[in-house]
Amino acid sequence: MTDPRFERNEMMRTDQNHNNDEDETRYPDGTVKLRNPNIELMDQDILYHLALGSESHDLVEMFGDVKFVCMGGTPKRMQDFADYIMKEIGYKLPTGTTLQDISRYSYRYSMYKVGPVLSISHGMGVPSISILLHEMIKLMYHAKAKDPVFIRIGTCGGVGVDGGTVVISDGAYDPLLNNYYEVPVLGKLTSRPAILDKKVIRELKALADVEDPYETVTGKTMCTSDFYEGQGRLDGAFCEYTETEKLKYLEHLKEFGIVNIEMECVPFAALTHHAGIKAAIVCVALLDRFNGDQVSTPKEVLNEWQVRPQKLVAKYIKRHLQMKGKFSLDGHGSMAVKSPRRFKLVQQESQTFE
Ligand SMILES: O=P(O)(O)O[C@@H]1C[C@H](O)[C@@H](CO)O1
Ligand SMILES: O=c1cc[nH]c(=O)[nH]1
Repeated sequence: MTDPRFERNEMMRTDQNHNNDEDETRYPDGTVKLRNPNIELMDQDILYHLALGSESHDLVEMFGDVKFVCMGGTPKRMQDFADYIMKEIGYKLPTGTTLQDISRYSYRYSMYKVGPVLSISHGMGVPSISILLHEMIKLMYHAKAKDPVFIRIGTCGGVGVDGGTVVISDGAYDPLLNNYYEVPVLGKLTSRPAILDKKVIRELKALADVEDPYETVTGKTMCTSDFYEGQGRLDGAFCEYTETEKLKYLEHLKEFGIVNIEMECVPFAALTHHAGIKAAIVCVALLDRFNGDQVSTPKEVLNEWQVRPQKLVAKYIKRHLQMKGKFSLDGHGSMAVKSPRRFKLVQQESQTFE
């Protein structure tokens, strides 16, 4: 017999499986169009959790040149990434200045801007990243940023992959192995497909160095709303299943193609896709969940592992700046074109991504 609660839920579901029509999410010049007609009618849009506003700040001047929005759980990781990408792309801050946390007065998220790169923390879990995504997508709209790419730089638990392995997600699944994001809106479940950009994934994979002393793999990622029971751990405050049941569950995930578990991929993939923004996720596994649950690797080793996704994403960013013939940046974020010969070479190299 059908469970009446299930029938009710089905009746109350709105599926948004439409293809992403570019007209709905892009202006002809590539700037981000919002799927919300209310915003342009508002006198001012306060991006409360970023401590920014469309009237209080000149968002076009501040963020109009953004091409890459990188997100990760912790403020420290994203500050480190900002410092790292600054060196990698040769960006120079104006003399006498240091990198500032642009969102420091929100006391929620930390955001750093290094020329065309934004590096911002998203906190832990679905609600935290979804609030940030709403505001970051609106920020890109207000700033008139053209074709920004969003990349999550994270950590995860491996499913059959060793600690230290870098995982590029090629699918985002919830714990019931659905690849859509379900969120109650006005009392109805709204369902949005969680889709990452295939081309960005391919490019990232192609940039992994075979000489690296660790593996970089692609695979499906599962998103949970809890670190302990939600991920089948035996070491939470509660546990009402056996180790055998846990291992059977992990085997089931592995057979489905899940290679890692984290807590943000589904809303990240779904909200970026709904906004017509290309997105990818690169995480480092902190352990293989078949071998345990506790994150017991020494801090120094974990710190080195966390740099691995950053290196790959930095390569991607550098490659794209080079493809545009833009890889010398001054403190104001303007980019100078290097020699035409170098530009030609880089263009040829980049064809391997097509
Ligand atoms: O980006 P991070 O490393 O924060 O992502 C994962 C998923 C959770 O937010 C958190 C749990 O430890 O790590
Ligand atoms: O096991 C892990 C490790 C990091 N993040 C998670 O969500 N799970």
